[in-house]
Amino acid sequence: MEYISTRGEAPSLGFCDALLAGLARDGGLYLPKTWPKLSKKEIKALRGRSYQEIAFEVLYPFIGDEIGRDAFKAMIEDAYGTFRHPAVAPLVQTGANSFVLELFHGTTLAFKDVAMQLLARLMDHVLAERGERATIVGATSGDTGGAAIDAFAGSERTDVFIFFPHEKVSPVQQRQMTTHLSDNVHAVAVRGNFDDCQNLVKEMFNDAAFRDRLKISGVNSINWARIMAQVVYYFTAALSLGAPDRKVSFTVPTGNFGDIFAGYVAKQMGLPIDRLVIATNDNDILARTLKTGRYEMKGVKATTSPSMDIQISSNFERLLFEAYDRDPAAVRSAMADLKQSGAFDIKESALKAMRKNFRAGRATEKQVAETIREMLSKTGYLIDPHTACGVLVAKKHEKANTPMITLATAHPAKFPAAVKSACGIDPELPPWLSELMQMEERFTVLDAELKAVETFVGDKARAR
Ligand SMILES: Cc1ncc(COP(=O)(O)O)c(C=O)c1O
Ligand SMILES: N[C@@H](CCOP(=O)(O)O)C(=O)O
Repeated sequence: MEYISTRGEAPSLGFCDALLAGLARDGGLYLPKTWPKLSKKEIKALRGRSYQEIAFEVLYPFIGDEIGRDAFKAMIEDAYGTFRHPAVAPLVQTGANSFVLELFHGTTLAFKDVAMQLLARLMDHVLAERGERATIVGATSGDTGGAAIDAFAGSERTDVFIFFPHEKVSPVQQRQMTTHLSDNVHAVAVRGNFDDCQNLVKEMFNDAAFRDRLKISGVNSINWARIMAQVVYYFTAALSLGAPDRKVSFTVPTGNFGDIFAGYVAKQMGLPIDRLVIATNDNDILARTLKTGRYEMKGVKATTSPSMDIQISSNFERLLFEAYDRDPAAVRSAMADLKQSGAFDIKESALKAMRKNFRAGRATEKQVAETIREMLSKTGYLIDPHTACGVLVAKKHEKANTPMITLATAHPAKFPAAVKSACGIDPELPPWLSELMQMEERFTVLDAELKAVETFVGDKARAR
């Protein structure tokens, strides 16, 4: 499989090189040159099979023969062996035609574990085969960081630096990043917001000398392998509700557009998905864009779903590339406008292509709290604020006879204050995290300045 950049000015790469590259050298994002397809018959044959078996069949076409089948199967078994639910991502029915896909049974209680556990094993495998080390830099609004630190802690071949917005993540999220003792992981609180953290990470990638010296790699969803691993649960969920003989719809709480883009990929591969619904919180840049055709930054507001407090939505670039019929010049021009003026306009034909695949809606803070309360009183099921954004928006896009699946992206215990204030229940952390809030923290606070950040990383990283 060949991977190309959305900006068309970086060399195309094979899977393993794209995996280690993270961001393309022209600032773009890698994606496959063509979408691998599964026929209806092939999809049907996945029915009744385990998450791990489906993962192999869905993901191996993206890897080609760069990694042996048995080695990849072993990575999948190992990665999903860390999950606390035998189904990995179970479906829960919450209404006549409504379902919630629980993606929080991994070690750090958010959907990020699904991809990160596999990504860590893939990277270690490729680095070991090549006898190399890497310096991983990542930005987080709360969940990617914990998942990455957990998945890579103790890895012999990587040093991991995670940048999170100082005082803007939940206490549980922060401690999942700051209480690890492994020498190869570093949590850094940045005086700024998530977009500042993400910009710093992209600037480190774009500093060619720094990137080459420290062998910089990334674990955010700019890395194609993150998106790829997230495609699997669209298949498992749809299959258990009758696909490919029946269409299903998905609503996805969205920030960086990675998770929902994985749904788009599943659809390109042949999974019969009817609606893909983007759910945002008050930071509704994606919902506004779909409505108006103008992507326009207006500042970020802190909400009870902090992981979605994002306005530079990285993977929207992958969608732009697709919507412009894979014209990299159109993507370059949009990204240049965004950098220069904080906005860009989408051509009518591209907007039409986007609207064909996606719908969108927003949940206000008041609606998020009401949705948590209502779900609990009607079904006895407790949801976190991110999932609540999804559940609220899903309701507006449900269609008779088509199951609507909302992705439950985090466990309610990650956001106890918001959940308690909404419904009075203080969700408990699972037993393996029961000591988390008493453990000693270890992190560094830095200004949102490239020089300070590069100096910090340069002093601590061991890859040369
Ligand atoms: C709990 C939770 N829900 C939803 C999202 C949004 O996912 P994405 O950024 O892939 O759109 C995130 C962070 O990314 C998250 O941590
Ligand atoms: N919400 C994310 C933000 C980073 O997203 P990613 O999917 O690009 O890693 C988080 O929780 O960190």
